[in-house]
Amino acid sequence: MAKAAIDYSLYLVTGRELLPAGVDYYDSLEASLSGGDKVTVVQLREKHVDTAEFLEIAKRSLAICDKHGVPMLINDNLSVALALPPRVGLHIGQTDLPLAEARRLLGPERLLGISVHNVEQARAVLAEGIADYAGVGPCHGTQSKAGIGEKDVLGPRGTREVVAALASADGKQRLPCVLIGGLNQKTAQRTLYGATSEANHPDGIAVISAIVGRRDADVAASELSSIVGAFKAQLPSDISPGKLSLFDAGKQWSDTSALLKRATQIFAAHRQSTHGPPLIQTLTSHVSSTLSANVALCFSASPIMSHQDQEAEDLARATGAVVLNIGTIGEEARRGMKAVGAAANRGGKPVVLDPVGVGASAFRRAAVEEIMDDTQVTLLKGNSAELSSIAGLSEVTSRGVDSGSGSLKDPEGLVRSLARKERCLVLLSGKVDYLSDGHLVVRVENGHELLGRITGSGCALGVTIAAGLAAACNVARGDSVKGLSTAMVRAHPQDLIPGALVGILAMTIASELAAARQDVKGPGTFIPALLDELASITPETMASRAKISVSQ
Ligand SMILES: Nc1ncnc2c1ncn2[C@@H]1O[C@H](COP(=O)(O)OP(=O)(O)OP(=O)(O)O)[C@@H](O)[C@H]1O
Ligand SMILES: Cc1ncsc1CCO
Repeated sequence: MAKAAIDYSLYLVTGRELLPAGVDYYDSLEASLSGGDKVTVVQLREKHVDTAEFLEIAKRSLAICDKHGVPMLINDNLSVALALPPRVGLHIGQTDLPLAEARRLLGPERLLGISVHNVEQARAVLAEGIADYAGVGPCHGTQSKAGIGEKDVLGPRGTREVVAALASADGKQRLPCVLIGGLNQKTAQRTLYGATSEANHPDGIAVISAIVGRRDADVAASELSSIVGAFKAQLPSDISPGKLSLFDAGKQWSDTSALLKRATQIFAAHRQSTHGPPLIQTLTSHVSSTLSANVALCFSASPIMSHQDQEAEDLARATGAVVLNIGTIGEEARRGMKAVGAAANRGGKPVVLDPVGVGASAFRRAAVEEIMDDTQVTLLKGNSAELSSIAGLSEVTSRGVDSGSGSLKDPEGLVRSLARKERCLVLLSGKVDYLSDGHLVVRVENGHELLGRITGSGCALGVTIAAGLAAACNVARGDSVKGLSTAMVRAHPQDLIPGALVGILAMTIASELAAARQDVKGPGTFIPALLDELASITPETMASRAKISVSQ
């Protein structure tokens, strides 16, 4: 088989020790290779048998792979590979035979793959130009590699850096790669998407227990194959470095009036409740919970404030969008966010992350890191201290949940670069709100300083934004999936910006209307007035009072 023709989409690593009781290894292998959507590459991994037995297993396995036209490689045992025909390849680890030595002994024809665990190893393998592909991992903790410490696990965002280092550079050709470590039907979509950047993308996933551990290996293979297929179908055809525009949600919104018109349309459909009020599942602080629930109701949405991981899957069927707010996060909410975020991603529902007070403690930073690894966030919102902390800047610091003193030198640059890095929309809240998709920045100058004088206004803003995103998804419902960003949110990606804007404008304009009322004397009387104004604001008022501008 010509090397150029290798399809790395679904790479099976065998693990006989993981077979369910009574399942025959060869039957399982045959099943995983049968049918339309199936395993595309097989690597034989035998850690506990002698070379003679390994060779016997390999010969029988090769006959099955040959029957299905699927290439086979041997893990780490050069003599077994050499004893088999040249169409059989070899996969080595970092501590096995050196790459150059392996190639010299194997000859130029055989497929040769190597595991890489960090950016330095990836760069070195690319520079050597000897391997045919790299296995990148461990992406998650796994059963099959006992002893992997948490610190060795890359996570989707760490994986992205390693994959990016395999893009063509210094005259070296891009090296194909497969992700490995903890990939299964639940983690594959998030990991593939998370490992993709403007520089590069993975070519497939390597799995062991997600296929080998199942009695229905054929069904398992076809589930995984369709996840990889859906991911690949959304990749742009041009993957040359710097050209891969992955989150171009809002390219068409450089025209401010067109953007406002679309936001107003989405808001009108939302108010008419054409699709029923969207259910906004909100995991938030006990400080902001009641205000946020009331804000959702006033804004034609239906709130549910549940932290329970046990009901995440059930609720995900009904939710329109979710808000993950770490305001008073504890262990239960941490587990809940993991389950809710993953379920929302699988269902293509928008996820808003509010990293309240993230700069204030190591515990909060770790919680946010964990959420962003587990879940592909649709919109990340924060005040200047929170976003500075996530971006690793020290310009604005905070001792608690409120913005600290100091202001950002380049707020537009911050939201743009964070959006590109995290592949999501980013909103910086404050006197002026900045919303970016990584390309354009929308400045919103509406709002009133009384919003900054009540607790939980930022948290409640997360809820109106989630409702706006859910409304955008409802408007787009039934339309075909377009663009890579829709891998996580099944809506027209370009509608995510006006959808988020609906939530921002509703809250900030309602605050202006409330503050102008005769009965509002200060923060205390402002809160009920804000709820009333949010309940009555119309698309026409939104369109006439919006103070927005767009910069590219
Ligand atoms: N001085 C201000 N003038 C106008 N609008 C403001 C002002 N301060 C805050 N806002 C508005 O209030 C909303 C909440 O933003 P803020 O940055 O206060 O959130 P936050 O710090 O996360 O709040 P909290 O932690 O209390 O929930 C935003 O929509 C923002 O536009
Ligand atoms: C005051 C406070 N403490 C934790 S969360 C919260 C609400 C503002 O986010």
